[in-house]
Amino acid sequence: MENSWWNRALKVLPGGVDSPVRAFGGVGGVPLFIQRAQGPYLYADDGKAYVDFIGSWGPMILGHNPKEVVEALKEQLSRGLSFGMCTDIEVELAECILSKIPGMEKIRLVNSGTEATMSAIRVARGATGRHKIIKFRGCYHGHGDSFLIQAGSGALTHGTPSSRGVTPGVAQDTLVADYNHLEDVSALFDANPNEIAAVIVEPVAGNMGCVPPRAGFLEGLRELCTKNGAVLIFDEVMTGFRVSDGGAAKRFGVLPDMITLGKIVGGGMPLAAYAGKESLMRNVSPLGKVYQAGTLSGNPMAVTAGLSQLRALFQLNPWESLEKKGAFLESALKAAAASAGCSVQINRVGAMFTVFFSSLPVVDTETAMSSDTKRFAAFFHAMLSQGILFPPSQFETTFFGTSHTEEIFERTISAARTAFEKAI
Ligand SMILES: Cc1ncc(COP(=O)(O)O)c(C=O)c1O
Ligand SMILES: N[C@H](C=O)CCC(=O)O
Repeated sequence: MENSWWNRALKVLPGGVDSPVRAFGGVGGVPLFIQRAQGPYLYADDGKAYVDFIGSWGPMILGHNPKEVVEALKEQLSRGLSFGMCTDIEVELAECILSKIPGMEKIRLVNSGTEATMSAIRVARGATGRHKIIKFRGCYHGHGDSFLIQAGSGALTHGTPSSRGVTPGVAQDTLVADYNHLEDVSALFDANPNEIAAVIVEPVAGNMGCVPPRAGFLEGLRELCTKNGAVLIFDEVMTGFRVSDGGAAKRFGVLPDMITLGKIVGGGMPLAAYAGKESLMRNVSPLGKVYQAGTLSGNPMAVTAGLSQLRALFQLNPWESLEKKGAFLESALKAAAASAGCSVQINRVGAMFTVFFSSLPVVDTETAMSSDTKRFAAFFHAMLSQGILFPPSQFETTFFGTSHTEEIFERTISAARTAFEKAI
């Protein structure tokens, strides 16, 4: 044990990890160390195969190592890893994404969702000449300073929703509203006339667990932003190409001014993007005065992974079938919990869902936080011991994709029957 990978990791990486949510802090125990992955399975160094309901936190909608992506990457590998110059494939990826996301006219490729959201608010600030932004409690937009105020994801799991190291000067420009509470947003606009550059929102919240927008919430944000001259940014890093072929904007029929993308658009490689209307994106350097750059931006390997995954995805057109599979899984899990006498709420939008160990409907951060994290941990470990890996925190979203077959769902449901009994 002394020389286990986990012990070695603890000596050299803060908390043993390179991203907090991997540390199993919300559920206890030792994290898995993964050696390889294929389709819906992760193969760990304990010699076991786990059905993966994390999917690298969202990107792996076609399962691990889809042949289209692997073949394309092999081909690109033989040509070179990074050129730091323009490529035809980055143009193809930009065209491909813009043709699918309603209302977006120009796009810039970056390396992470964090970069995408930081850049999007810089553009909004540059374009409006205003400083303040509104974000929602429990939403996560990466680890840019402006967003680590009442943030979700690992920040919520590890009890540090507002990070140390963010200066009061930065923090004062981030105003916080409750998700699904339009009246909060309206009050913030009233209290800060002509000062708010942007409202940034996860159109389906996924970083306090999965919380869908209430009917009228996104529409209301659209109206308030238009009325007050603020830029509406949908952070679709999680929802982009997951909840529909045009993301949440298309699924809910509400057009933001800008969107951010990540995860699926990178096919498992570090790639993300921000996009917007021409009138906003013309502010981005070298056209305009908002500076944003990146040594590896548009990296050919990452672009190849993203483009080949997106092309395979559009060819397959799986969204209707993912919706049906999701509805089946949701109702089977609800039935399993009920027959075990285990009180849960299951929130789901398409192929993203969360089982909340709560007796109250979960509609915002307060209700998400009312979940019993001890019961969640018992459920998580009971599933893990049966070879099923759910995200190791109550406040993360569970993902599935096209490689999760009916047989895998049956196995998952049967494991959940036992797991719910251990989580009463
Ligand atoms: C909605 C959302 N926005 C932004 C991010 C940040 O992306 P990244 O982790 O690639 O920096 C994430 C996930 O981490 C996310 O879920
Ligand atoms: N919830 C996060 C992003 O969606 C999980 C990924 C991470 O921060 O490691």
